[in-house]
Amino acid sequence: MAEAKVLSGAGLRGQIAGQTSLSTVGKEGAGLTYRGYDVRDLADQVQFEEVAYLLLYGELPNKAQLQAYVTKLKGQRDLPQALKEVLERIPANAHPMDVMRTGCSMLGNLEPEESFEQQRDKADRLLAAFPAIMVYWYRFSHEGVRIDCTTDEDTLGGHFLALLHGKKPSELHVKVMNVSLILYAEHEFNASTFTARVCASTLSDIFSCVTGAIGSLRGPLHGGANEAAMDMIERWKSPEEARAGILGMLERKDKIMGFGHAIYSVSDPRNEVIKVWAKQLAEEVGDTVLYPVSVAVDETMWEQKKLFPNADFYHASAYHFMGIPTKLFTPIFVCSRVTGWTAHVFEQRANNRIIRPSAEYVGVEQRKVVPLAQR
Ligand SMILES: CC(=O)SCCNC(=O)CCNC(=O)[C@H](O)C(C)(C)COP(=O)(O)OP(=O)(O)OC[C@H]1O[C@@H](n2cnc3c(N)ncnc32)[C@H](O)[C@@H]1OP(=O)(O)O
Ligand SMILES: O=C([O-])CC(=O)C(=O)O
Repeated sequence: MAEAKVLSGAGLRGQIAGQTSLSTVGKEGAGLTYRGYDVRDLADQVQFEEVAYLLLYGELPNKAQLQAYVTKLKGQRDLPQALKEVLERIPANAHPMDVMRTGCSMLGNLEPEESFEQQRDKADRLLAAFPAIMVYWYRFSHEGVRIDCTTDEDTLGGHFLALLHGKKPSELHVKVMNVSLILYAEHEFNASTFTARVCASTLSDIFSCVTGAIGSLRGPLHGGANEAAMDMIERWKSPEEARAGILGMLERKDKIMGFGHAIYSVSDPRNEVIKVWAKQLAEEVGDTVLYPVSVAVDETMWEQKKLFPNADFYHASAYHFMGIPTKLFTPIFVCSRVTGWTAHVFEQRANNRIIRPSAEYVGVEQRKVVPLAQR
């Protein structure tokens, strides 16, 4: 039995930086709940739009509320022409998270949040528009196609796949996207959410909060790990090669992307869910390499370091099996986490004091300025 994780030291680890009623992370071992619901039950039983509603409006919707919410989101998927023109100017070799950041910021110029009373509508608008922001840029810059940003798909995951592949997605793929978006929706005071809350605490607008959060999510120690994990596992052609590769990386003290967690000590509850779907997708596409390689990495990491896969690791192969380009992995995280970020912005605004911690000064003692000519 692994010991409980020591939550202290650098990185503000273990320090209570505020209150939330949105989620609990790692309480009593390995759990994750959204407003009291186990994330595994949500992933099993509801659709992502219900989770978005739960986070943004406070309770799971009833049938009529869900229908109205889905209709609202579907009606807000298209992008203003000025935003499409900006996206067309971003080069194909740009980082897609930079595209998301610019897309969010530009939307904030075109449709600004003029008062906090608009916060829910602005959150819904971002949620509805992000798949098109990502895919409009991707397909224009990579395929020279100007896509129609609207689809008939009811779910955000189905809508994203339809925009990306230009055809109706399979039921299985819609289901997996739904599960994935639920798993990524909310996670307490992670780095990107904390960024959003710091920004909100200055009474800034919601687009600034989300734009900043995207910048924090971009890094490989946070959301960027799903992409980095994919780059790593596709290098290996067999479980044996993967095992040898991991041993070499550990020897060199490399970080293995998609493993470990700042809060969880023995497992990430989201991993067991997405791992099952990654396996099912592997069977669907007849994969005999990537999934076995992923399992070999997983087993070697536990055996060598007692480190476990976090939410990102099996997302890499799951997305790959659905034909999603690796560079779009982290932007999908944005499409989901925007619910958690904006719900935290509402919460911060409802009980706000500017977030302003203190620093321990470790610089030189006070001294006199030497005139330029004498330096
Ligand atoms: C959805 C998400 O954002 S989940 C996180 C996604 N990020 C990743 O997958 C990146 C890889 N993982 C990591 O870098 C880290 O595990 C983090 C950033 C997630 C957490 O960082 P920390 O809380 O500082 O890690 P922690 O204190 O548990 O590290 C303990 C030891 O394990 C090592 N370790 C932790 N994760 C890894 C890893 N993935 N690979 C190799 N070694 C690791 C650390 O280097 C540290 O070793 P040391 O004591 O010799 O310095
Ligand atoms: O909580 C964290 O530090 C990172 C994480 O897993 C998430 O944001 O989903």
